[in-house]
Amino acid sequence: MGSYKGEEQHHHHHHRNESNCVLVHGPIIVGAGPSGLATSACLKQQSVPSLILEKSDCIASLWQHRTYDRLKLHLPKQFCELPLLGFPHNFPKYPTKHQFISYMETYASHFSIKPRFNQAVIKAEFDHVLGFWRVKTQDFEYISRWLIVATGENAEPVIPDIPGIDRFKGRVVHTSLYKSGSVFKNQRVLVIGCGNSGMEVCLDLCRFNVIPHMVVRNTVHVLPREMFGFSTFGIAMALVKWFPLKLVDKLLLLLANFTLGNTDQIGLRRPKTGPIELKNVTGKTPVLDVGALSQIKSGKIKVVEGVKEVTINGAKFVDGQEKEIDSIILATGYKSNVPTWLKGCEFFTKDGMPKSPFPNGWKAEKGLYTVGFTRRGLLGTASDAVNIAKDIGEQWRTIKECNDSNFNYLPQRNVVQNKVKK
Ligand SMILES: Cc1cc2nc3c(=O)[nH]c(=O)nc-3n(C[C@H](O)[C@H](O)[C@H](O)COP(=O)(O)OP(=O)(O)OC[C@H]3O[C@@H](n4cnc5c(N)ncnc54)[C@H](O)[C@@H]3O)c2cc1C
Ligand SMILES: NC(=O)C1=CN([C@@H]2O[C@H](COP(=O)(O)OP(=O)(O)OC[C@H]3O[C@@H](n4cnc5c(N)ncnc54)[C@H](OP(=O)(O)O)[C@@H]3O)[C@@H](O)[C@H]2O)C=CC1
Ligand SMILES: O=C(O)C(=O)Cc1c[nH]c2ccccc12
Repeated sequence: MGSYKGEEQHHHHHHRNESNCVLVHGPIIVGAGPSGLATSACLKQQSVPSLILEKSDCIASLWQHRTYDRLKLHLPKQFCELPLLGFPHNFPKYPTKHQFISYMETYASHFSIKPRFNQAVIKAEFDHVLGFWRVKTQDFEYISRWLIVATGENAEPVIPDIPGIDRFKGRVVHTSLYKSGSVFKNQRVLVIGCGNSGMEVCLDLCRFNVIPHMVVRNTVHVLPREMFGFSTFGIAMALVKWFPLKLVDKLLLLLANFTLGNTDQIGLRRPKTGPIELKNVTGKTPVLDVGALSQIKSGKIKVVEGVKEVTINGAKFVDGQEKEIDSIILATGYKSNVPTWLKGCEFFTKDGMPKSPFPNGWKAEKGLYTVGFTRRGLLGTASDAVNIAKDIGEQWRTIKECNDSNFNYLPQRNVVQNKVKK
């Protein structure tokens, strides 16, 4: 291989012409969340430069701007580490949201990752003539051979169409905008949805003299966060290495019933399918209880059936009950936004998730990759990031060898740059 110096100097130098076209040296990564940062770090370790485009004004914007104050990781920190640099040793077993953000900041600065902020990708398309991806933001068009989708499974809130909700006079907020129950002090609050967000928002509201009513329209698995001092997630991970999934699920449910009691009696019916199997098949995360359950048992959180209709100042439920309420919190989950901006690509479902299931969803065709769409949280992100960096690293070295031996040719980026017209 030839000299490396020239390349090094270009790591943060992308070529821009007058028509707002930026030729990116290395892959384009969309999103500066944990997935984008992890991939950029792993690429850097392979000596591959990259450019992150981020629509928000900071890294890990989901964690900084769209989560509630009292959020902590549900899984022990060893299951939420990104590759190459772990959590600080003095962090507790379940780091707070602020500790997680500080870890992300440290991670980005350790690998000198400098995303371009306030760049919302509005369209990305493969140019078959050039053989490159064209990635448009509101300001520029970025061009690269590789495009890495890191916009996350939680890019947009799910806002269900509930009859009458437009007429409602009170406040309606999605959990992505909920910070603390202080704004709802002494109010009658309806929380729609009973995933981890719904449960934890209800628990938070209890601290502010609210008796939240939580809508549970369906079945749900609730597991204790820990059993006998071990994290339930850790126990499950260890058991599936040795036993069939269905057996592990049976065991988990046995232990959960032992520590939590029968949840059916408090309106939380369990699905027929076990918690891990359900997670693998549908992506539905079991609730890891951090205190909501005991509030339900003591009547401080009320479980109600599905909403039929929202009125001016209340709600009607499918069982015929009617209630006056002051505010509604939508704990109805999140969705990918990939279909809104990635065009002409068969790799994603209409919901914006890769069609191939884990662990094979990270590589599409024509230099397209995805990181963080595994439904396996940050562990899935770590796995994808390592795979992508290895794969692109090999291609990068091949191209470099070509360029180094054929010194009669211009470096590839210049050839392309001259062809780009707008
Ligand atoms: C409340 C909550 C708690 C969670 N807790 C855990 C946990 O304890 N453990 C765990 O493993 N996982 C947890 N998760 C899952 C979560 O998905 C991961 O923690 C992690 O944030 C995923 O990282 P990501 O980079 O894939 O996505 P994100 O963190 O969502 O980052 C994606 C980034 O892409 C940007 N973006 C989106 N669209 C565009 C666009 N068009 N152009 C440019 N930029 C764009 C966004 O602004 C964002 O910064 C939690 C999720 C939520 C909602
Ligand atoms: N500390 C942590 O680690 C935390 C992690 N998270 C993670 O973030 C992700 C998102 O969680 P979350 O925000 O809870 O979203 P989820 O998708 O897990 O849950 C959404 C909930 O809303 C319900 N719902 C959706 N639409 C309606 C409707 N029209 N009427 C009534 N109910 C409805 C769903 O019910 P149904 O099943 O019937 O569709 C479900 O109970 C998960 O992976 C979760 O684990 C979240 C909070 C804390
Ligand atoms: O919080 C998420 O989004 C995750 O995917 C991580 C996670 C939390 N609880 C779980 C239970 C089973 C598998 C993953 C998770």
